[in-house]
Amino acid sequence: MAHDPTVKGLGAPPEKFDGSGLRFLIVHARWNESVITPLVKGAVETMEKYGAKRENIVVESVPGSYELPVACSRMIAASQIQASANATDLMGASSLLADPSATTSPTTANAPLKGPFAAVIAIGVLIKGSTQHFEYISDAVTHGLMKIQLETGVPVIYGVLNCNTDEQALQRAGVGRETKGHNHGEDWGAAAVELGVKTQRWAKGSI
Ligand SMILES: Nc1c(NC[C@H](O)[C@H](O)[C@H](O)CO)[nH]c(=O)[nH]c1=O
Ligand SMILES: CC(=O)[C@@H](O)COP(=O)(O)O
Repeated sequence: MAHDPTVKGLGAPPEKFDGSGLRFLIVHARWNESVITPLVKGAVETMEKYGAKRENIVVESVPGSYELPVACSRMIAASQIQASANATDLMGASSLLADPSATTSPTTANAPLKGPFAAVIAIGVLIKGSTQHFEYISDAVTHGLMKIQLETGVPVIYGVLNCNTDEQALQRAGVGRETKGHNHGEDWGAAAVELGVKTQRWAKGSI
Protein backbone atom coordinates (compact mmCIF):
# COMPACT_ATOMS: atom_id res chain seq x y z
CA MET A 1 0.00 0.00 0.00
CA ALA A 2 1.58 3.33 -1.07
CA HIS A 3 1.66 6.07 1.57
CA ASP A 4 1.50 9.83 1.16
CA PRO A 5 5.15 10.96 1.53
CA THR A 6 3.93 14.19 3.14
CA VAL A 7 2.49 12.07 5.97
CA LYS A 8 4.61 8.95 6.56
CA GLY A 9 8.39 9.21 6.89
CA LEU A 10 11.36 10.44 8.93
CA GLY A 11 11.63 14.18 9.68
CA ALA A 12 14.82 16.19 9.15
CA PRO A 13 17.34 16.16 12.05
CA PRO A 14 17.48 19.36 14.19
CA GLU A 15 21.24 19.73 13.62
CA LYS A 16 24.17 18.17 11.68
CA PHE A 17 25.56 15.68 14.17
CA ASP A 18 29.31 14.94 14.09
CA GLY A 19 30.36 11.35 14.73
CA SER A 20 34.07 11.96 14.13
CA GLY A 21 35.21 11.29 17.69
CA LEU A 22 32.95 8.30 18.32
CA ARG A 23 33.23 4.54 17.99
CA PHE A 24 30.36 2.53 16.55
CA LEU A 25 29.37 -1.12 16.18
CA ILE A 26 27.26 -2.75 13.49
CA VAL A 27 26.19 -6.35 14.14
CA HIS A 28 24.45 -7.92 11.16
CA ALA A 29 22.88 -11.29 10.47
CA ARG A 30 23.95 -13.34 7.43
CA TRP A 31 20.45 -14.61 6.59
CA ASN A 32 19.00 -13.00 3.41
CA GLU A 33 22.38 -11.50 2.44
CA SER A 34 21.12 -9.90 -0.80
CA VAL A 35 19.18 -7.53 1.46
CA ILE A 36 21.66 -7.37 4.36
CA THR A 37 24.56 -6.22 2.17
CA PRO A 38 22.95 -2.99 0.87
CA LEU A 39 21.54 -2.24 4.32
CA VAL A 40 25.00 -2.43 5.94
CA LYS A 41 26.55 -0.41 3.09
CA GLY A 42 23.90 2.28 3.42
CA ALA A 43 24.43 2.51 7.18
CA VAL A 44 28.24 2.75 6.95
CA GLU A 45 28.19 5.31 4.14
CA THR A 46 25.72 7.51 6.01
CA MET A 47 27.73 7.30 9.25
CA GLU A 48 30.81 8.41 7.29
CA LYS A 49 28.75 11.25 5.80
CA TYR A 50 28.11 12.29 9.41
CA GLY A 51 31.86 12.31 10.19
CA ALA A 52 32.36 8.82 11.58
CA LYS A 53 35.72 7.34 10.57
CA ARG A 54 35.58 3.91 8.88
CA GLU A 55 38.26 2.59 11.26
CA ASN A 56 35.93 3.46 14.16
CA ILE A 57 32.99 1.49 12.78
CA VAL A 58 33.34 -2.13 13.90
CA VAL A 59 31.31 -4.53 11.72
CA GLU A 60 30.56 -8.02 13.08
CA SER A 61 28.28 -10.72 11.67
CA VAL A 62 26.21 -13.50 13.26
CA PRO A 63 24.31 -16.37 11.58
CA GLY A 64 20.78 -15.00 12.03
CA SER A 65 18.70 -12.29 13.66
CA TYR A 66 18.10 -14.47 16.70
CA GLU A 67 21.83 -14.07 17.55
CA LEU A 68 21.77 -10.25 17.34
CA PRO A 69 20.94 -9.52 21.01
CA VAL A 70 23.66 -11.69 22.56
CA ALA A 71 26.29 -10.39 20.13
CA CYS A 72 25.33 -6.75 20.79
CA SER A 73 25.31 -7.32 24.55
CA ARG A 74 28.69 -9.07 24.68
CA MET A 75 30.41 -6.69 22.27
CA ILE A 76 29.21 -3.65 24.24
CA ALA A 77 30.74 -5.30 27.32
CA ALA A 78 33.95 -6.11 25.42
CA SER A 79 34.33 -2.47 24.33
CA GLN A 80 34.02 -1.37 27.96
CA ILE A 81 36.67 -3.91 29.00
CA GLN A 82 38.94 -2.53 26.24
CA ALA A 83 38.34 1.01 27.52
CA SER A 84 39.31 0.14 31.09
CA ALA A 85 42.35 -1.83 29.89
CA ASN A 86 43.44 1.22 27.85
CA ALA A 87 42.92 3.48 30.87
CA THR A 88 45.19 1.18 32.90
CA ASP A 89 47.84 1.35 30.18
CA LEU A 90 47.60 5.14 30.11
CA MET A 91 47.87 5.26 33.90
CA GLY A 92 50.97 3.10 33.61
CA ALA A 93 52.39 5.40 30.93
CA SER A 94 51.68 8.49 33.02
CA SER A 95 53.62 6.94 35.91
CA LEU A 96 56.45 6.26 33.43
CA LEU A 97 56.14 9.86 32.26
CA ALA A 98 56.68 10.88 35.89
CA ASP A 99 60.19 9.60 35.38
CA PRO A 100 61.86 11.85 32.73
CA SER A 101 64.31 9.11 31.87
CA ALA A 102 61.39 6.85 30.95
CA THR A 103 60.39 6.49 27.32
CA THR A 104 56.94 5.54 25.97
CA SER A 105 56.09 4.28 22.53
CA PRO A 106 54.31 7.03 20.52
CA THR A 107 50.63 6.33 19.80
CA THR A 108 49.97 5.51 16.13
CA ALA A 109 48.22 8.39 14.37
CA ASN A 110 44.65 7.57 13.30
CA ALA A 111 44.66 4.27 15.21
CA PRO A 112 41.12 2.94 15.67
CA LEU A 113 39.42 4.09 18.87
CA LYS A 114 39.35 1.46 21.59
CA GLY A 115 36.78 3.06 23.87
CA PRO A 116 33.17 2.09 24.54
CA PHE A 117 30.80 2.03 21.58
CA ALA A 118 28.78 5.26 21.42
CA ALA A 119 25.99 3.45 19.57
CA VAL A 120 25.24 0.06 18.02
CA ILE A 121 23.17 -0.87 14.97
CA ALA A 122 21.64 -4.36 14.93
CA ILE A 123 20.79 -5.35 11.34
CA GLY A 124 18.70 -8.39 10.42
CA VAL A 125 16.16 -9.35 7.77
CA LEU A 126 13.31 -11.62 8.80
CA ILE A 127 11.10 -12.84 5.95
CA LYS A 128 7.91 -14.67 6.89
CA GLY A 129 7.93 -18.37 5.95
CA SER A 130 5.27 -21.02 6.26
CA THR A 131 5.59 -21.57 10.02
CA GLN A 132 5.44 -19.39 13.12
CA HIS A 133 9.27 -19.27 13.32
CA PHE A 134 9.18 -15.67 12.06
CA GLU A 135 6.86 -14.45 14.81
CA TYR A 136 8.85 -16.00 17.62
CA ILE A 137 12.21 -14.69 16.41
CA SER A 138 10.89 -11.22 15.59
CA ASP A 139 9.29 -10.75 18.99
CA ALA A 140 12.24 -12.15 20.95
CA VAL A 141 14.84 -10.11 19.05
CA THR A 142 12.87 -6.88 19.29
CA HIS A 143 12.41 -7.16 23.05
CA GLY A 144 15.99 -8.35 23.50
CA LEU A 145 17.51 -5.38 21.69
CA MET A 146 15.35 -2.88 23.58
CA LYS A 147 16.37 -4.53 26.90
CA ILE A 148 20.07 -4.23 26.07
CA GLN A 149 19.95 -0.53 25.27
CA LEU A 150 17.92 0.32 28.37
CA GLU A 151 20.17 -1.81 30.62
CA THR A 152 23.49 -0.58 29.18
CA GLY A 153 22.51 2.98 28.24
CA VAL A 154 24.17 2.35 24.85
CA PRO A 155 21.74 3.13 22.01
CA VAL A 156 20.93 0.01 19.96
CA ILE A 157 19.40 1.16 16.69
CA TYR A 158 16.68 -1.25 15.52
CA GLY A 159 17.79 -2.37 12.08
CA VAL A 160 15.61 -5.46 11.81
CA LEU A 161 13.26 -5.73 8.82
CA ASN A 162 10.21 -7.89 9.53
CA CYS A 163 8.81 -8.60 6.08
CA ASN A 164 6.04 -10.72 4.61
CA THR A 165 7.68 -10.99 1.18
CA ASP A 166 11.11 -10.85 -0.47
CA GLU A 167 10.04 -7.74 -2.39
CA GLN A 168 9.12 -5.90 0.81
CA ALA A 169 12.63 -6.61 2.15
CA LEU A 170 14.39 -5.64 -1.10
CA GLN A 171 12.50 -2.34 -1.32
CA ARG A 172 13.48 -1.45 2.25
CA ALA A 173 17.11 -1.94 1.29
CA GLY A 174 16.67 0.30 -1.78
CA VAL A 175 17.06 -2.59 -4.23
CA GLY A 176 13.44 -3.45 -4.96
CA ARG A 177 12.58 -5.17 -8.25
CA GLU A 178 9.10 -3.68 -8.74
CA THR A 179 10.08 -0.26 -7.29
CA LYS A 180 13.56 0.53 -6.00
CA GLY A 181 12.39 1.74 -2.57
CA HIS A 182 14.43 3.49 0.13
CA ASN A 183 17.48 2.04 1.90
CA HIS A 184 16.53 2.06 5.58
CA GLY A 185 20.19 1.40 6.45
CA GLU A 186 20.80 5.08 5.73
CA ASP A 187 18.24 6.08 8.37
CA TRP A 188 19.81 3.69 10.86
CA GLY A 189 23.29 5.11 10.24
CA ALA A 190 22.04 8.65 10.83
CA ALA A 191 20.19 7.54 13.99
CA ALA A 192 23.34 5.87 15.33
CA VAL A 193 25.37 9.08 15.00
CA GLU A 194 22.58 11.24 16.44
CA LEU A 195 22.02 9.00 19.47
CA GLY A 196 25.75 8.50 19.94
CA VAL A 197 26.31 12.26 20.09
CA LYS A 198 23.27 12.90 22.28
CA THR A 199 23.97 10.16 24.84
CA GLN A 200 27.55 11.42 25.20
CA ARG A 201 26.15 14.91 25.91
CA TRP A 202 23.61 13.60 28.41
CA ALA A 203 26.32 11.53 30.15
CA LYS A 204 28.07 14.84 30.90
CA GLY A 205 24.85 16.35 32.30
CA SER A 206 24.42 18.53 29.24
CA ILE A 207 20.74 19.07 28.29
N1 LIG B 1 14.47 -17.40 8.94
C1 LIG B 1 15.35 -16.40 9.29
C2 LIG B 1 16.29 -16.57 10.29
N2 LIG B 1 16.39 -17.75 10.96
C3 LIG B 1 17.57 -18.14 11.73
C4 LIG B 1 17.55 -17.60 13.18
O1 LIG B 1 17.70 -16.19 13.20
C5 LIG B 1 18.70 -18.21 13.98
O2 LIG B 1 19.94 -17.88 13.37
C6 LIG B 1 18.59 -19.73 14.08
O3 LIG B 1 17.29 -20.06 14.55
C7 LIG B 1 19.65 -20.31 15.04
O4 LIG B 1 19.53 -19.73 16.31
N3 LIG B 1 17.12 -15.56 10.63
C8 LIG B 1 17.05 -14.34 9.98
O5 LIG B 1 17.82 -13.42 10.29
N4 LIG B 1 16.13 -14.16 8.99
C9 LIG B 1 15.27 -15.15 8.62
O6 LIG B 1 14.42 -14.93 7.72
C1 LIG C 1 11.91 -15.94 9.67
C2 LIG C 1 12.06 -17.40 9.53
O1 LIG C 1 12.56 -18.07 10.40
C3 LIG C 1 11.43 -18.06 8.33
O2 LIG C 1 12.06 -17.52 7.18
C4 LIG C 1 11.62 -19.56 8.35
O3 LIG C 1 10.78 -20.07 7.32
P1 LIG C 1 9.73 -21.23 7.70
O4 LIG C 1 8.72 -20.62 8.65
O5 LIG C 1 9.09 -21.61 6.38
O6 LIG C 1 10.52 -22.35 8.34
